[in-house]
Amino acid sequence: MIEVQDLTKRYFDREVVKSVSFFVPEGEVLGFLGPNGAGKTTTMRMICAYLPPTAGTVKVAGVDLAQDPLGVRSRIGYLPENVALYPEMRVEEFLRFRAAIEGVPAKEVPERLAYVIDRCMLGDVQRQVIGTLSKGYRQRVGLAAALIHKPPVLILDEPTVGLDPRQIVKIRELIVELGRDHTVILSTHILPEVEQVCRRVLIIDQGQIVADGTPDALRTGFSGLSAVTVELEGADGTAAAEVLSRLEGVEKVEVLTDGRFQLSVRDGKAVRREVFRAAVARGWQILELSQSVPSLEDVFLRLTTREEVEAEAAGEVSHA
Ligand SMILES: Nc1ncnc2c1ncn2[C@@H]1O[C@H](COP(=O)(O)OP(=O)(O)OP(=O)(O)O)[C@@H](O)[C@H]1O
Repeated sequence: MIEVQDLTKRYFDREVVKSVSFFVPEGEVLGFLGPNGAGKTTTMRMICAYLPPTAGTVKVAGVDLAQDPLGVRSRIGYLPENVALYPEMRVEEFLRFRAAIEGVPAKEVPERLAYVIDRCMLGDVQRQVIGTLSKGYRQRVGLAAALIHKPPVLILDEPTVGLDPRQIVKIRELIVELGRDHTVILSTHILPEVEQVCRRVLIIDQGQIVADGTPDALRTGFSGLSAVTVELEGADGTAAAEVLSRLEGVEKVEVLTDGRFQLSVRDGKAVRREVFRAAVARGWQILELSQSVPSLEDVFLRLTTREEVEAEAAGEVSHA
C-alpha cells in the first residue's frame, strides 16, 4: 500500500533523511519511532506530498508521488503534529470546510460528515466552537478532518502528545479501531503505545532506518541477547562473577547494587542449566535464577544511543 524507496531529504549540505526504504502492506499499523530530530516528520511530510524529496520514490496505493502528488495526497489522511484547526469555527462547520478543500463531492458531504462524527465520537460536540474544546476532543476533530475524504491510508504524527492519560487511552482505542480498515503510519515517542497499537515497528535514527520488525521480534531477536538474573548465597561476589562470566554463552556479567548478577546471554535456557551446575559444584545456594527479554525501550535506547551503537559496531563486548 505504501512503498518508499531510497527516500532522501537534504537541506543545504545536510542529509536529514538518508535513502530510507520500506513497504507497508494494506491493513498494517506501522509504528514509526525515533529520537527528536531523527527525521520522522520529514519522512512523513514527504510521503504526504507536503515536502518535495531530494531523491527517491514514494507510491501510495499504486500512485507515484512524482507523477501525481495530488493523487497521493487524496489517498492519505494526514494528522500533523500541530494540527491546524480554526478555533472560531464550529466542529461541523470546520469538517464541511475540510470536505470542500479535499474535494469531497457536495452530495456526499452529509454522509461523510455523519460517518466521521460517529467514528471519532464527536456527536456531543459537533455544534461546539473548536476553541472551547479540550485538547483530546480537538485531536479527534483533527482525526475526523483527516478521514473526511475517505482515504485508505492514515499518517498520524504524534497523535497523543500533550493529552492526559484518559484522553490518550481514548485516542489509542480510536487508532486501533481505525487500523481495522486503514493502513496506518503512527509516529510516537511513547513506546508502550507502539506495543499496544502497532503490529510492526520502524526505528529511525539520524535519518536512517536502524530496525524494522514486530515489537516481539525486536525485543527478542534484534540483539539475540536476553538477561538472566542470578542471586547466590554462600558465594564470594568477585569469584562468583568470574565463574559466571566464564560459562558458555555468557556475553557479559554485571553485579547489580543488591549483589545479584545480571548475565547477558544468547541462549537463556542453556545458560541457566550451566549456572545451576556451577552453583551445585561449588556449594552455592541459588535464591533466584530468572530470565527476561529486553523491553522495546531497551532496544530503542540501544539502537539510538550513539556511544553504545559505536561500541557494538566495533565489537566491544565487555566481560565484567
Ligand atoms: N526546513 C528545515 N531546514 C533545515 N533543517 C530542517 C528543516 N526541517 C527539519 N530540519 C532538520 O531535519 C532533522 C529532522 O527533523 P524532523 O522534524 O523530521 O525530526 P523528527 O524525527 O520528526 O523529530 P521530533 O521527534 O522532534 O518531531 C532535524 O535535525 C531538523 O532540525
